Amino acid sequence: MTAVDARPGRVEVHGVHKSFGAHEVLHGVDLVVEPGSVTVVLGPSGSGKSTLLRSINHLETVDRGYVALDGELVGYRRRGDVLHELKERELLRQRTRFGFVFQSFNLFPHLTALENVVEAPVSAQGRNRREVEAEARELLARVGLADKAGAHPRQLSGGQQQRVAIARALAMKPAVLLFDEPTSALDPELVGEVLSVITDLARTGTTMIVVTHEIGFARQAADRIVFMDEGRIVEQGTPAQVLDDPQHERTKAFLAKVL
Ligand SMILES: Nc1ncnc2c1ncn2[C@@H]1O[C@H](COP(=O)(O)OP(=O)(O)OP(=O)(O)O)[C@@H](O)[C@H]1O
Repeated sequence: MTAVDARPGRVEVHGVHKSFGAHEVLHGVDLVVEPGSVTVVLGPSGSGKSTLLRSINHLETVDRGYVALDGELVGYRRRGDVLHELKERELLRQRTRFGFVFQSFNLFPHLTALENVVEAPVSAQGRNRREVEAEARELLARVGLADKAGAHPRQLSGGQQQRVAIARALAMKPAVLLFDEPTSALDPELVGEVLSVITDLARTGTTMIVVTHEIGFARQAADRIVFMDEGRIVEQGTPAQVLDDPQHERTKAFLAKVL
């Protein structure tokens, strides 16, 4: 295995294969995400985008290849030439370096917005509750929800719930934020408010990998666009390169449908 770079928030995906049963979904994916950069993953339904994202923080165990974060293998420890899967506690510690924002916001219904944001840093990272609460209020303000700290999820719109979920992910001070179709469960009129929060974050130099079908967002926020098709990255580059001058037939066909 080659040595890996060790800058903060650098993700390296190397030769990753992943199958579900006999169905290989990722066929040897290589990807490097530089710290502070925003990578948007586009591609048709079923091309393996979510599986790639979930493989990056070891929600899926890959069959071959590896993922590294800041030079540290994700999900494994190396002893000599042998890889050992991390024990649950080590894996949880490592996973807190990734913030994950899902389609469905997955907030605890019995906790307020503030309590949802505070929960993980206190329980998983053992941080001081009062200190985390002060930070959580700032984060809620940052996503435009300063006045909703005491609200329960059922009192919030889908867009507001997703913004709480983003604040919750940020509260862990992750090295990398992963977004899996963060707006696809929202009513159309609520999509813009969530995308604008993510676009603002992108401008602050947060390392992000965003799986989305929102091409306008990709153009505005991405440093790099990665286009996946049938379990492979077939093309990647700047938004201008991939969206305005695609080279691969599959990218051209996909963009012709969605643009
Ligand atoms: N847990 C699983 N068990 C079995 N098959 C799975 C599982 N997760 C994903 N797949 C299959 O892997 C393939 C890729 O799925 P994936 O969700 O990664 O694609 P995607 O590009 O994110 O699609 P979409 O845009 O529709 O979300 C699909 O054929 C899907 O059915």
